[in-house]
Amino acid sequence: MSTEIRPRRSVLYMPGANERALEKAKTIDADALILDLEDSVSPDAKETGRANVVAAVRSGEYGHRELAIRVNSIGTQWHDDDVKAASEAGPDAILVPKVESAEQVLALVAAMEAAGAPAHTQLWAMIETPRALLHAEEIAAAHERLTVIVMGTNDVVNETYGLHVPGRNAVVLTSLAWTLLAVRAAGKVIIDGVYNAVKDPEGFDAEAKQGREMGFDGKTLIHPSQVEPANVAFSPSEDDIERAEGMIAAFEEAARENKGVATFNGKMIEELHIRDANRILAYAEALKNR
Ligand SMILES: CC(C)(COP(=O)(O)OP(=O)(O)OC[C@H]1O[C@@H](n2cnc3c(N)ncnc32)[C@H](O)[C@@H]1OP(=O)(O)O)[C@@H](O)C(=O)NCCC(=O)NCCSC(=O)C[C@H](O)C(=O)O
Ligand SMILES: [Mg+2]
Repeated sequence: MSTEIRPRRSVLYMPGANERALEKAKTIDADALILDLEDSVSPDAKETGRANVVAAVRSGEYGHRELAIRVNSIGTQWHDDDVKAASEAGPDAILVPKVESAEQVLALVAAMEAAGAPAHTQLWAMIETPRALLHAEEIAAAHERLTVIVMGTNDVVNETYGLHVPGRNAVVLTSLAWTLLAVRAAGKVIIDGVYNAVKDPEGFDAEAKQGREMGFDGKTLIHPSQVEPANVAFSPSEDDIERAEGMIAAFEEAARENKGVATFNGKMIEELHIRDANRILAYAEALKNR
């Protein structure tokens, strides 16, 4: 597992065929951008979209933002050409939707290598179908080049014939929790799904908070207005930082008295809480130095 802290609080999708959005993204404070060739690009715009996203990656004009190209899914008429073009362009990552097995992960890594993808280009995979959910553990652990799992909650709802409801339905929550366990067991990164109602900031905040509480590293987004709220939701707050520092100080004092347990603000703290406190401080430091 890599020890580098790479914030992925806000991961903004944009249609690869929308040149205005690709241009605008150069000034949006998202941690990562997903240049999409799949669902947001109509069949007759797939070739234009592919040329646009390759040019965007090659432009080198996106600063600190991590760049991923989302290719069309395995088995579609565009998939092979997308993977080849994306591998040659060398973004930070190639995101493959609807991955369903470890074998597919291995085949994708082989296709990237055959197309000459540079070493820095990671594989990201989406988990968004029932079959993928049932194979989440083997997918997440299939290869070290696969570093990030992205949830596709629209497809989960679609494929299970469910409904989008505030707070998310039980199947979506189960899918999120289940995949999060699989990804953490593999020591990798997991990003929550999108919130479709672009004009509902309160609903977005509630869903981002829910994702943060579950342990997601960040949220995928569909509109620039969702970036700042996601950055806030997935950053340690001033209170979090103060609490982490207080816990470390209290634990150090207890350790000087040869105690392995202490209290801070009336709550028990042990070594494991200090690991979490250190993780929060390291993350806050990484954000400051970004
Ligand atoms: C959702 C949208 C179609 C809304 O578009 P629109 O009504 O045009 O938005 P605005 O007029 O409010 O836009 C204001 C300006 O911001 C730019 N913009 C809009 N969206 C983006 C974006 N995503 N990235 C960058 N810039 C963006 C507009 O160009 C305007 O700029 P300007 O004119 O200069 O002021 C639209 O937001 C959109 O297309 N969003 C992305 C949709 C997308 O990528 N969908 C696919 C990914 S989601 C998915 O597939 C889910 C997953 O697989 C699952 O299963 O869940
Ligand atoms: Mg999807």
